[in-house]
Amino acid sequence: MKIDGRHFRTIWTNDAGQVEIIDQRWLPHELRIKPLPDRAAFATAIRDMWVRGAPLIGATAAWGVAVQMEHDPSDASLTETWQVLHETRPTAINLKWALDEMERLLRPLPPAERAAAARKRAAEICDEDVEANRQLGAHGLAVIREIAARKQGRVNILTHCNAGWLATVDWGTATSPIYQAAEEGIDVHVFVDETRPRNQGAQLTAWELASHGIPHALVVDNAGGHLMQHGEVDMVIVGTDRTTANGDVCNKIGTYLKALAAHDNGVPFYVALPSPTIDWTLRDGLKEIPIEERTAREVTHVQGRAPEGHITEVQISPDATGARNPAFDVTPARLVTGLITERGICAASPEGLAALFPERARG
Ligand SMILES: CSC[C@@H](O)[C@@H](O)C(=O)COP(=O)(O)O
Repeated sequence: MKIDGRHFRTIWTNDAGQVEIIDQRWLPHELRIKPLPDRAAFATAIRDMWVRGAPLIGATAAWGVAVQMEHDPSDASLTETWQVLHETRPTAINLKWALDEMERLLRPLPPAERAAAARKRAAEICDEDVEANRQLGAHGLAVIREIAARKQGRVNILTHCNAGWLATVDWGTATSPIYQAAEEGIDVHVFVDETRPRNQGAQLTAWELASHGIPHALVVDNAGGHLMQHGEVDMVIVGTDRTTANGDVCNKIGTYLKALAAHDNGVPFYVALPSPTIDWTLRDGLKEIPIEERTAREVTHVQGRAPEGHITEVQISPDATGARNPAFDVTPARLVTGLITERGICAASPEGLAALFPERARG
């Protein structure tokens, strides 16, 4: 998507072949581009959330393997790289998906051929993510179009966290239908949950939408239920870090509460995802998906721009107060109206997913 009119992806290779990313820790106030020269830099970038969002974590890991193969293409290096990158963040299944893709391709090859093959596949994984998100956006657009026609007016969409282009290679998941609706001339307006503790909504989603001229309003995380009770939300669209084969949806902490409020108020609750986000091995999201626990500091402190212009962090709780920081929660399939994928929209159920992905459901 665009920054100041110039097209960007979130990860790319520069003229010298080096991988570069947008370092998202400084948005919306500063656009910083960072090269990732070696495996350690890739691991840090994922763990410390210079890049984040399930599809982008996967794409970054794929490039991490490719760069490491240029330094050392041995079997031992391939094994160690899978492990080092896999342990960076536990919840988004796209990370394991991408590492498994690279492993499956590279392991049978002679080491001398691995670097070139890895580079090619990492670039393909990025392109595939862009195309899947473009396609799922077209399917989600049909839902927005239908609401707009029925309502004969502005469509109000609530979203949580950042499932925008910054969370993917391009387009975003939850935002792809929104961008495509706006392009088509539909009057869309987005309620952006701030998404404590790291405020991906306030810092990233709001920035993206502002850059593309999409009308939006930032709301505190607790406002969604109230807005729904007063008929101000026509639909919810969120992304996901891992969706099970039975349609349970794991996403940023607080998503479950939005799904409950949507259910109670008859507001459609959609989840947009490219298929690498489906974990076909799991059936019970609540029991089986590992939930990342992040540092308490993300809860006790908040980052923002000081009046003097520099980015700073302030403490909001007493010194003696500790915190818990589960980063994701699971929304049971029964609360999900539909899963918007690159192959179409399906029910959040084993049957719904199997109908769209018969080759995977059989496995
Ligand atoms: C298209 S992104 C879907 C999810 O990855 C997104 O909603 C989310 O929860 C991101 O969490 P983050 O902790 O910022 O990586």
